[in-house]
Amino acid sequence: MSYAVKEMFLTLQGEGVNAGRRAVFVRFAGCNLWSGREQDRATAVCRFCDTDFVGVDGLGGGKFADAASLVAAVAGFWGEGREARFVVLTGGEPMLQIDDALVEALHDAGFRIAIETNGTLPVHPGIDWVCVSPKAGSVVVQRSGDELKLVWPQAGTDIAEVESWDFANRLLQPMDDARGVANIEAAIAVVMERPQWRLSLQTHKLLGLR
Ligand SMILES: C[S@@+](CC[C@H](N)C(=O)[O-])C[C@H]1O[C@@H](n2cnc3c(N)ncnc32)[C@H](O)[C@@H]1O
Ligand SMILES: Nc1nc2[nH]cc(C(=O)O)c2c(=O)[nH]1
Ligand code: SF4
Ligand SMILES: [Mg+2]
Repeated sequence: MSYAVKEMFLTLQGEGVNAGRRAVFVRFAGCNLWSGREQDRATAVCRFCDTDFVGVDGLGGGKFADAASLVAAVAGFWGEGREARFVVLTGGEPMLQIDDALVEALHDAGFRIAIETNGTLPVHPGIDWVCVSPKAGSVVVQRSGDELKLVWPQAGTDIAEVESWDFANRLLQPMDDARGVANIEAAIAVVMERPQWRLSLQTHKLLGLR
């Protein structure tokens, strides 16, 4: 299979339990909860997305003919050394494109594989770190994993229901929108009420990293 990748870059994971970890990010093009076009945002299932995932024209992006060529690019961004190789597959919605061949080729190259997914598709069983970020109004089928990262506040989310899912870590991530610090305060208030949850900040934005 071929893969459509918006962009690829080496940075620190900015969010969640792995925040601060050196990682190659692969941002797949396309999502099943929003077209990515601004004129469709108001009617999309997911309306708060902070990311451009349309097309393959970003830095390090492109159309990759097969898993081998995509993994060669990932390894090129990582550079020398096989110690602690870590790749984050995101998007857009990465589960629209991830397949056996890609997971196998990344593992053969020595990478631990993390995913950032909206959970509407079952995650590939070979993935080593599963982060699910549920979206109100969607049906989440992937209800287990390493990390549940709920963007907050989200009208229409029943936090008690989401809390019952089988995740090793539960994080609330303040929504980055015009409400600014009010969303951070709202997330902190929930964490103070429900200690099963922790705060996740988008540290790459605070630091000016990609
Ligand atoms: C751009 S999404 C791509 C992966 C996948 N489609 C998903 O939604 O999990 C990556 C992460 O950014 C989060 N995110 C997107 N827009 C955000 C915003 N405005 N504020 C905070 N987090 C946001 C998502 O919930 C997800 O955890
Ligand atoms: N540094 C950095 N960390 C991230 N964690 C999740 C991201 C994403 O967009 O999926 C992201 C991102 O875009 N950049
Ligand atoms: S599901 Fe993820 S990529 Fe898709 S629009 Fe929402 S935040 Fe963006
Ligand atoms: Mg991001």
